[in-house]
Amino acid sequence: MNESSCGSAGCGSSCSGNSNACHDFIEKTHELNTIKRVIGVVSGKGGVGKSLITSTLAITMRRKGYKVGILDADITGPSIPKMFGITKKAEGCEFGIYPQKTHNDISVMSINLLLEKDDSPVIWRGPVIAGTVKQFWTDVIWGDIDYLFLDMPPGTGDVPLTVFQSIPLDGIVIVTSPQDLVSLIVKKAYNMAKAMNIPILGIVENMSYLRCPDCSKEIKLFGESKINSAAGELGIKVLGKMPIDPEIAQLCDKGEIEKTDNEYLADAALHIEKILAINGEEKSVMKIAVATEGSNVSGHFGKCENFTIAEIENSEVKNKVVVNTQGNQHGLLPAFLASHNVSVVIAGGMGEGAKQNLVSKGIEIITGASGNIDEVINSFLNGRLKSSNTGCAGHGHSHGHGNGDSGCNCGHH
Ligand SMILES: Nc1ncnc2c1ncn2[C@@H]1O[C@H](COP(=O)(O)OP(=O)(O)OP(=O)(O)O)[C@@H](O)[C@H]1O
Repeated sequence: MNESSCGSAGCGSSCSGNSNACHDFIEKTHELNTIKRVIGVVSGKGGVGKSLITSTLAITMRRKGYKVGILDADITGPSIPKMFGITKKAEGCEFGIYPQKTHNDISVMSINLLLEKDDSPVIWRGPVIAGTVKQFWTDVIWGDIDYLFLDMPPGTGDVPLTVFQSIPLDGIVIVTSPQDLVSLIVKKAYNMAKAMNIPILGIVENMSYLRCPDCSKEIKLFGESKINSAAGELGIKVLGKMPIDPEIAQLCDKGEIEKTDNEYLADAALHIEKILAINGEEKSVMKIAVATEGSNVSGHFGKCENFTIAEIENSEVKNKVVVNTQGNQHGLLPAFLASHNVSVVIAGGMGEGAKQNLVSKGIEIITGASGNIDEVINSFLNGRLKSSNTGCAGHGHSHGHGNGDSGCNCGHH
């Protein structure tokens, strides 16, 4: 669970890395809970089958042997208990509320487990709804959970915003459908997550196609999917595509969704498992900052306006943000980067003073890099860029500086 005060849902776009300015609204989960990873499943609008995707991801992870929970945060349209055929109500004691279990031991909490009648409408205002979701996090005794999936309220309004701020999400999956104005809707969800500093794990397209029962041909009911281009534009991964599957619809209606043996989201689950690995080990996380000029590495560490800060988890770029140096003089930049928990800095050139300052803060330095930021980050991850903390860097990039700012005394390679 991402509990850094400035990370995940900590403080959103108002956070400039200055911890004093950072308001932390994150709530603590119940003291009896150990929840390792929290994944929000969101959609830019309702009716795209978000709950089905949440359930399918949860089932797939459970089959891999993980302890899984589903927090149904879709208070006004809760459909999780019905899909799993849960009819018993949640029970409470003086310590908190217990979730119900599905046949395959997935823990579920939903407003429908508290309402006397399943079909009672929830006519509550936003703050009450958001407060209920928070309580599902603070007052429910989930116990030990490896992956908790949050079926988020649809849209990008007040309620999802409060949930983003209150529950420490490790990442979100965006669900869309082909008939959406895909790029617009996805962009809304994307921008919201970005503003809140929540990593986007990828997009799942529901109702992608229908397979003809006679000839097995894929019928694109809503026309050609635009998901690949929308995802490409935003630089996010397409995790999977789920067809309209009449068997799934029937199982949902019968409350037997766990009987499905489809593998539509197997790759999506694998990706989540890789990015948010638990397996008893700590995630290997690090942040690298690349002095940035447009989409290229800046030649001058001390003069760059922005840093691209990439969060690397288990050797993959998990998140990337461009952070303005806010006019910090080069003497202050090392402290600025240290406050962002950066452990490696990549630049074209760097003065001796800055180098020493960074080294004293335990930050590794790579100078002599040039060209496209993503390519340079990949070279670093592939071990093709070497540290220049001591002596000459063994990198293969040419120097693009010449302003006297660079203290790198490597020759061209
Ligand atoms: N890919 C699919 N194949 C078959 N049936 C589907 C599919 N996606 C959704 N459905 C059907 O639609 C019903 C409603 O799905 P779900 O509850 O996930 O979405 P929703 O409530 O319409 O939207 P959202 O959860 O996005 O607000 C499911 O119970 C299922 O019967």
